[in-house]
Amino acid sequence: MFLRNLYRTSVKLNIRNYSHNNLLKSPPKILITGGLGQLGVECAKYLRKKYGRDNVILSDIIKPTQDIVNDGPYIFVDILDFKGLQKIVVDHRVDWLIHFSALLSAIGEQNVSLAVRVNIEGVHNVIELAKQYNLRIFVPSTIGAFGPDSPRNPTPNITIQRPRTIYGVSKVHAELMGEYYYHKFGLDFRCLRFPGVISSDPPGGGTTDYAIAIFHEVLRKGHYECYLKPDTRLPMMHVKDALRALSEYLAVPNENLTRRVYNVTAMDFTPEELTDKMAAYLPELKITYRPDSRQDIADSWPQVFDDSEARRDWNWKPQVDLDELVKLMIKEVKEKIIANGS
Ligand SMILES: NC(=O)c1ccc[n+]([C@@H]2O[C@H](COP(=O)([O-])OP(=O)(O)OC[C@H]3O[C@@H](n4cnc5c(N)ncnc54)[C@H](O)[C@@H]3O)[C@@H](O)[C@H]2O)c1
Ligand SMILES: C[C@@H](O)[C@H](N)C(=O)O
Repeated sequence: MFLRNLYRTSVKLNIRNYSHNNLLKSPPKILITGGLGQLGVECAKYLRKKYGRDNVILSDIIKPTQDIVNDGPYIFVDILDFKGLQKIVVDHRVDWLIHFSALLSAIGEQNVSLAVRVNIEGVHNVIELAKQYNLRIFVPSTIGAFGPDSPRNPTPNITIQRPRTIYGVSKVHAELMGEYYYHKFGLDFRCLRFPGVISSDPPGGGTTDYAIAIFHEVLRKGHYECYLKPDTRLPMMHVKDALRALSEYLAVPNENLTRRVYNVTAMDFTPEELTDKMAAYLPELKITYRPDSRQDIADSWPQVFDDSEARRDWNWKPQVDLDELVKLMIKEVKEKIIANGS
């Protein structure tokens, strides 16, 4: 009896939300979890311009700055609190969920049990939530979802994965859970595998962070000690392209998609190649190299990422190349340093 009622409610919910999501006349109401990290804050700014300030709700477990509070709705919610998440979705009539809560690759290796909880249990919660309320759900994956057995140059959309970090393992799990829920329940799961995303905001503890830290350190002190070897090639993307990819992909009609998980990228470079480009603006810069445990992670990741399937299916095309990225980062990091007074 209970099961029959549950089934009826779920069918009713699905029918109501199916038509709701497919005939949306007003902008979607979007919830971003883990929203105070490197991507979330910028993502909220980007989507608020497109869908309206109050239609994008940021959430996280950290105390927001006054600027964040002034910019639009912010709600505390722990990704491990399923009921808390349910309440937000119901109270705010959420349509789309963007799930950013995670421990990144380097920090995840330092706290594996927390990474398992946040990255794996957190994904279980949001996927189940999205199924229950028929939300369109975006979960980012990463170049870190590949491992030493994967072809590295280039790394195609479908290939051997078998990552060696808990971060990578949790991302493969997220990709497979999302695809399973899509096939089994028709969940509108969408996932992009991002390369290292570069912005002037502080990164969350990843392996690609050097490509952000180098700008901050060189502009402040003239010197940077890099934890990767000079010839370590990794795929990268400026945050402008990452958010445009996310926003464009979320808006693509389901019938145009041949996959739920797509590689996207914009460029690839080594620390040495990045430094050479920076030297054109900052000829005095000094870079030294002292590889640490992040080198092993980088050595297991793609060097060149093949995003031809995203280009084919929904016309993905990056706009920011390495020259433009260096120009943008020098300008943006300088502005941040001046604004923060240090
Ligand atoms: N930044 C990149 O280069 C990059 C590349 C590929 C994929 N991604 C993915 O994009 C997403 C966002 O990345 P980011 O760089 O903004 O990460 P980040 O580390 O800067 O932000 C993650 C956020 O998750 C929050 N969080 C941690 N535990 C939580 C919990 N229990 N409940 C709720 N929130 C919690 C943190 O407070 C933080 O604000 C992640 O899933 C990451 O794997 C990022
Ligand atoms: C690549 C990405 O997933 C993240 N910046 C990390 O290095 O962990």
